[in-house]
Amino acid sequence: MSDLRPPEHQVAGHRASANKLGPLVDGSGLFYKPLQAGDRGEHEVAFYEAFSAHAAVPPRIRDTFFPRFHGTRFLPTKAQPGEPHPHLVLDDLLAGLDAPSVADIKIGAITWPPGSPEPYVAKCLAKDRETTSVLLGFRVSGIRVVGTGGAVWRTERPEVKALDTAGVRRMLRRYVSSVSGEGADCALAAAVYGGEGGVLSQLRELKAWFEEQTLFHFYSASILLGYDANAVSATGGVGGGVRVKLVDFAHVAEGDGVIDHNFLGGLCSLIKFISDIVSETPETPPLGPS
Ligand SMILES: O=P(O)(O)O[C@@H]1[C@@H](OP(=O)(O)O)[C@H](OP(=O)(O)O)[C@H](O)[C@H](OP(=O)(O)O)[C@H]1OP(=O)(O)O
Ligand SMILES: Nc1ncnc2c1ncn2[C@@H]1O[C@H](COP(=O)(O)OP(=O)(O)O)[C@@H](O)[C@H]1O
Repeated sequence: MSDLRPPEHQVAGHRASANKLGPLVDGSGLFYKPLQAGDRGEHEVAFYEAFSAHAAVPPRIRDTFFPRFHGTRFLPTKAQPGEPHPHLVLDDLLAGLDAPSVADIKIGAITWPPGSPEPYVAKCLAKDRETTSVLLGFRVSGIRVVGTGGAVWRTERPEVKALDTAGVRRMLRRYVSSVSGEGADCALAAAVYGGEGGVLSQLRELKAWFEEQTLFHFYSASILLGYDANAVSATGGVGGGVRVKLVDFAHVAEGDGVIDHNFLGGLCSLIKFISDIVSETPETPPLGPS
């Protein structure tokens, strides 16, 4: 427990600091997310409890695309000395990856659940319009790429907030590029995005579920992509697999028998962007960073 620290690979969301709560890890394979203020934290716990036990959620979907939920735990934090704070205990989705390249993509043209207070709706709508959410049905919230020689390239908040359509395409290309700096050779596109078990095939499996499921509406949730940049082989495979997961359930609403067209639309749009990158990229054997 003394080893608690902010995750090195966090790419978006609230970050832990001397005066702010944020997620923590301790190297045990678990990820601790502080319960957020107001009813949000309790809402996220309630989602995980309902989702984990729901008989209508296919086990394959739950196990493949969602972090496992291990209950809640009070933990000490730097932001609130002497006042342990409750945290969701989740699987660390990047555990076991030597050099995680990570992308957080917030799905949906609308990021607030029905019934939200007007000031919150206004705040979210402004962000959805300023970013690509309204136009594309998703926005890139943050990316971290480990390149040749282990150099880490990552986005800064103001930069991702200002991305337009071309910028989003550039980021999705950069995520599968092995060069350092701003360039994008897409050398890893076939291995990470394409092929059996790649991002595209997983997103299509997730989409098939979203075409059916009417249990939950995932407002403001993100798709988290992860792969080990040190494990992309010359034959095109990725050791440890490519991870495609959903995170951030503070704004999930009841589905009430209606499909989540907001999430589904964004997912289709993301699939199209990624499949365009794969088809435009010649299948050259990737060289992982060394
Ligand atoms: O608190 P803020 O204003 O920094 O906004 C958070 C966003 O940071 P931003 O400044 O847009 O990069 C933050 O955005 P990122 O995840 O960093 O893209 C989230 O949208 C967060 O919402 P929630 O945790 O999903 O409810 C946002 O929190 P809420 O708007 O839900 O409070
Ligand atoms: N279970 C997890 N395992 C590993 N990293 C995670 C996990 N959940 C979230 N993250 C990381 O933390 C970031 C913020 O998580 P999120 O749940 O969206 O928090 P917030 O509600 O503050 O936006 C994500 O972009 C990702 O980098």
